[in-house]
Amino acid sequence: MEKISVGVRFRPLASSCDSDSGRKWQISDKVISLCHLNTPVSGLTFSFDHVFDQSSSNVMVYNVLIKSIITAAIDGFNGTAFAYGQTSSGKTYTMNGSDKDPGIIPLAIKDIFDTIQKIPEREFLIRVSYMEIYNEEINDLLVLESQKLPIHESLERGVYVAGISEEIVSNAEQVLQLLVLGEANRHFGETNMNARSSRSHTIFRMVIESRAKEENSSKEDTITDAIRVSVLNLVDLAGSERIAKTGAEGVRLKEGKHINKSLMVLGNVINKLSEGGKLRGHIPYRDSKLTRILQPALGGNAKTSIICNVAPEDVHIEESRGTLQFASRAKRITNCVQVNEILTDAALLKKQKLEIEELRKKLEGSHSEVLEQVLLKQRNDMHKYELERDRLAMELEEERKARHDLEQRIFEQEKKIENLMNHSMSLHISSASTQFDSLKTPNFKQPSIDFVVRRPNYKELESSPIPDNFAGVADEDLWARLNNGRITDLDALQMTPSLPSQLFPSSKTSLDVRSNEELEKRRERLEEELDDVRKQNVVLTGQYSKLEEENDVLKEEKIGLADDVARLENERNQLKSEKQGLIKELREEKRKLNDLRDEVRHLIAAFSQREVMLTSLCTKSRAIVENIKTAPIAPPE
Ligand SMILES: Nc1ncnc2c1ncn2[C@@H]1O[C@H](COP(=O)(O)OP(=O)(O)OP(=O)(O)O)[C@@H](O)[C@H]1O
Repeated sequence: MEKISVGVRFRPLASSCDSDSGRKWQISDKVISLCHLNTPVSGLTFSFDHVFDQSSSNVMVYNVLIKSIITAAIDGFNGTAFAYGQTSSGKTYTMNGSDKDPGIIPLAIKDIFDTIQKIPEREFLIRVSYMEIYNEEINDLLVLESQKLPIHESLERGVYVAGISEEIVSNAEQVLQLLVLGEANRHFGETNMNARSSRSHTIFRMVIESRAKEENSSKEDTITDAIRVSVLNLVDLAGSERIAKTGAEGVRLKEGKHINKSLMVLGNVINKLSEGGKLRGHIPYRDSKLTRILQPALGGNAKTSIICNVAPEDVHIEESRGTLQFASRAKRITNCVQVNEILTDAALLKKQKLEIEELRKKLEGSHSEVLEQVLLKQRNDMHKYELERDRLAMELEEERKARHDLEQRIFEQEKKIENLMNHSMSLHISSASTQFDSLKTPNFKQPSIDFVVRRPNYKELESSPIPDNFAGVADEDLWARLNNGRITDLDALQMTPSLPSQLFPSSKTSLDVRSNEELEKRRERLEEELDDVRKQNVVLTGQYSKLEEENDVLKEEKIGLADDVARLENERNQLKSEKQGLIKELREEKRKLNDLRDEVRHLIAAFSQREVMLTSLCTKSRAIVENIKTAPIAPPE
């Protein structure tokens, strides 16, 4: 638990305002008092841990209130800093600053990048978003098209703005450029109180993710396996304003109403949170978008600093008093801050192991032997599953490799077959052309190299050597060669009708056919091999999916085990509280026993006194009796 840290900052007096009522705020160390003619007005004295007078710079405010939040954000803790105060009190000046006096946001940006430079053992990923809440609607300040964005809530992410753009950044200059872009898109307007008044609340957000670099992560260290994610919000609120004072009309009036309403809800939330635990009741976070987005910063998991800006002029005394009361309540709020770590599977397992070990230690000396045994069993099971999981992971990896090799082999075989086919085709073409050259019939038409005839109705001879996969498409030349040099029914070849059938006498033909047959055999062999490989592949695929299924089952079992551990933890806590109850009762009994002992002691003492009294009484009585006995009895007269 950690208190929200609150500081109050007075801006310099505006040159146009002179106080003549004799009232003014006086600052003495950490105490602020409203004085009238130098005498404190009763009930208007406030004290704070951090008070900044008119002469303080933004760097001073940053160093005292914000720097620690930035360092913590880099270490994985959520952080929020916001400026609160009436209009023209210096909120935007504090957050953004000027060229000479850079504000909280530029100082934080620079600090973040300077700091992560000094942590070489971790790698960082930083994302930036910038949004405004204008008239109760959320707009993206970095992407103008993204307007009126909704707020969603999920178990994993908590409350978040859906659809907001996030820029991944790697240096301070990049972020400062985004800041300038966002500033240009933000709603400002002129009012009676401020020539450049913020008409919206703005939230500049940096999400800082980090994890240990590979070479630094030790297998035994759970923390190094975890990814830390923290959200840093730097918020410039719009200022509350009295409509009568600002004289706002039209658009300004509408804006002013929205601003005041959301600030009122913020005030209500702060009021509720500042009340003690049981008095709190319902906290109205949901009554405004501002409080919904800032929920983690107000009583949640975040380190939070609030800078309450005050306008020192006499004319603003009422508003300043409101701001100081807000600050007094805010400083009572406590947040529950913890580092945000996302655990990888390995880290989760290690963490569970450690937790079980811790539970076991805690249970030592307790009467819960049964529980301890169960825990032991759980631990063994966990270990077993862990081993099984590792084994399966290894097997899976091997299968993957084997499958990959197989695919590679199939690919190579297919390539070989393709090459062979191409080679065989080119052989046929060249030998056919040689044959036809020797034929030299005057009517014979020279076939072109890629002359292909389709014969869908052609019935193949039983002895036809045309491979099946030619699918009825054959080069005429090839056909001639494959039919042992005979041309049969080749009317489609447009040869002279006088030569329906011709024997090719060339000895080269039989050689070619032989080589063709060899090629054919080789191709068939390769195809057989290919089939085998395919079959193997099917088997391996089956095994692979089975292993994956087993892996899924193990994962489920792991989740079940984690549930068991949580349940056991609950039981342990219950037992602990029962034990504490019993110890309390025992103490009570002991106290009663001691009381009784005291009473008995008193009674014994009283009895002894009585005994002494009685004994002396008895002695006296005896003496009297003895006296009476020994005394001479006077004869009656
Ligand atoms: N500490 C300071 N030093 C010098 N000038 C300041 C300081 N604080 C505020 N100012 C000046 O006072 C004026 C009002 O300040 P600013 O705009 O920051 O107020 P604001 O609270 O953001 O107002 P609004 O809510 O209307 O946006 C500006 O001109 C600003 O430059």
